[in-house]
Amino acid sequence: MTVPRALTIAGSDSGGGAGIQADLKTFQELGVFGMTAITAVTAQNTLGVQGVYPLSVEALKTQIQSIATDLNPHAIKTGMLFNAEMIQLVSEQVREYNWENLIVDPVMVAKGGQSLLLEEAVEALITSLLPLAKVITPNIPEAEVLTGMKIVTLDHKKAAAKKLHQLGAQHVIIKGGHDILGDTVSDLLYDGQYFEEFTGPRKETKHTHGTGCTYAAAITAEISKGRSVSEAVTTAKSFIQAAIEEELGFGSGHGPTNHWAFNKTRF
Ligand SMILES: Nc1ncnc2c1ncn2[C@@H]1O[C@H](COP(=O)(O)OP(=O)(O)OP(=O)(O)O)[C@@H](O)[C@H]1O
Ligand SMILES: Cc1ncc(CO)c(N)n1
Repeated sequence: MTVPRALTIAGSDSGGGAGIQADLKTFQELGVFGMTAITAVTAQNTLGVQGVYPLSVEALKTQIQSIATDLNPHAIKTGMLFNAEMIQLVSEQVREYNWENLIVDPVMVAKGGQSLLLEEAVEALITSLLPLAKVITPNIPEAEVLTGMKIVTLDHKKAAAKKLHQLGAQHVIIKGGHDILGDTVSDLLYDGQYFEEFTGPRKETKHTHGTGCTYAAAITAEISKGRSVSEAVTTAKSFIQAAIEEELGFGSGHGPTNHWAFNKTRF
């Protein structure tokens, strides 16, 4: 039996709800062996980001090399990439190792508004990494920055998804967590031909730290098993829905989601 293996290239969240920590917990819950290449160490809790300490480009390069030359990940996810040099490096390595199952979560700011990507790095993300992505998973503000379009209606979302596809991403998912408030939350998937909506009930909660990381990690885990993008998003939506609904409730700010919830029948 081949053990599905996934690599996350992202930042460490000391609070455990987002970043590398959310990715590994999600991979594990979905039966996927997780590996990591860390871009930056952040000091974070539910109240915000207290510090950002990027690693050197050399340190990132060697981590990815170590994994690529021995462990053969079946899918690769990127999260917080912090600066243009790291984006450039990751793009070069993705091409060098012929990694086709690349899931790009274009992380820009934390829930509290602190920057996790330098402004000058946005262009590198668009020109170098986006064309290599099998899937890109922006939230609404990220899709607005990447496309320069204002997104309010479903038609706006569709137009932005088309633009991101034209820029080179094979599949685009515009997440609805930041949508104008309604009873439901819808994520829109575009594969260059068809649109598909993934909709669930909106939970009234402040405990949404790391929802985007967890969702993209679940998509990555399912793709590492050979699932189609549409199948992977279906499972990921159920995973994040359970993780938000069964809230853990700790921390005085935006608390983490519950990575056990999807499999709770096991415990
Ligand atoms: N209140 C909510 N209730 C139910 N589902 C939600 C809620 N908020 C977000 N989601 C879902 O969580 C997933 C992540 O969406 P969201 O737009 O919050 O990502 P994000 O802003 O990148 O998250 P973060 O920056 O905190 O990591 C999507 O599948 C979205 O539909
Ligand atoms: C390290 C890290 N990556 C991503 C996010 C976005 O949720 C975060 N808060 N921290």
